[in-house]
Amino acid sequence: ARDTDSFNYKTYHPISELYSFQDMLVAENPSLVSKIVIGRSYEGRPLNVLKFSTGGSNRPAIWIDTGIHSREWVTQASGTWFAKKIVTDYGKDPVLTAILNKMDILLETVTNPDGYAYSHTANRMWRKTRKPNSGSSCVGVDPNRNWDAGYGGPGASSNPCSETFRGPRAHSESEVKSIVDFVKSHGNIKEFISIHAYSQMLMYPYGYTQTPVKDQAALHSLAQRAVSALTAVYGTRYRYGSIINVIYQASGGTIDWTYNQGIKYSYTFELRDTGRYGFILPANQIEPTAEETWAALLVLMTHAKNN
Ligand SMILES: O=C(CO)C[C@@H](Cc1ccccc1)C(=O)O
Ligand SMILES: [Zn+2]
Repeated sequence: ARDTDSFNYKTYHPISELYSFQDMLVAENPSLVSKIVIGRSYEGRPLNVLKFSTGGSNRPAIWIDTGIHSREWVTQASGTWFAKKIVTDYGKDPVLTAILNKMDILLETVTNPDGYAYSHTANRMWRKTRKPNSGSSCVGVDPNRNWDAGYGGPGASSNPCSETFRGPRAHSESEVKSIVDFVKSHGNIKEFISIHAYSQMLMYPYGYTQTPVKDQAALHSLAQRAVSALTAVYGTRYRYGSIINVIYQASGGTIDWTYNQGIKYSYTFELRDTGRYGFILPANQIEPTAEETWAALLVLMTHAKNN
């Protein structure tokens, strides 16, 4: 595509086209969008964060990541759609405009680039990173088990051949460590949303323990409002609650770490569907999925702005 207007949001794109989309969006909207390279993947690809800001120096920020699990293609596609939606709606939609007049939005659309490239060229079902594991012929670490939160506990594997291999140590993966370092250096992130597919769920911490988070009541009621807004768009039904109660026990997960860093509004989405197509969601569902998810994100972001 020559520009982000002619970019096709109704199809899945190889990684080169997702990177060129990012650069076109920045070039077309230099006063609103900038690109921060927070690190490099194992294979040397840039880890790009799109920063949407209307002023200030270190404003309170909302983080959204998509594609940490590479095979969950509807998430990278939705993140790309969110990026275009933000530049399209700023100054037009009063809800989005109010958010951006007070907060920055930080959006990492291709959070596991090596895995995403591999899922296009070699194995559509690839989930993990692509770093080799010493002493094993199996490649990759599950980047959603590699965070220093309940790390190594039940709900992750110590086997390098497992899809939920936690890695040799917490934050061993550059795709994870780069976010850890960015979150710590930024120091003013108020909300952290990590987007997966599939199962149609909106979840808050914890995954590594049954112990409820201290903010459980607030996170639950906000999740309920966000899900209502999502369902209102196309009728898509979502379950919501803590990770361990809604899906299963999982240790070393992204938002358990961000919550323990003090980011109260930490959430994970599991987008469409519930298993009919699973990870291989037809491209004609990209836009409806992105639209309904955006309605929920506006509720979550508005709440963070006001609290
Ligand atoms: O990949 C999945 C399919 O998106 C399910 C997620 C469920 C989960 C989400 C957040 C934290 C811990 C686990 C996973 O097992 O990591
Ligand atoms: Zn996932």
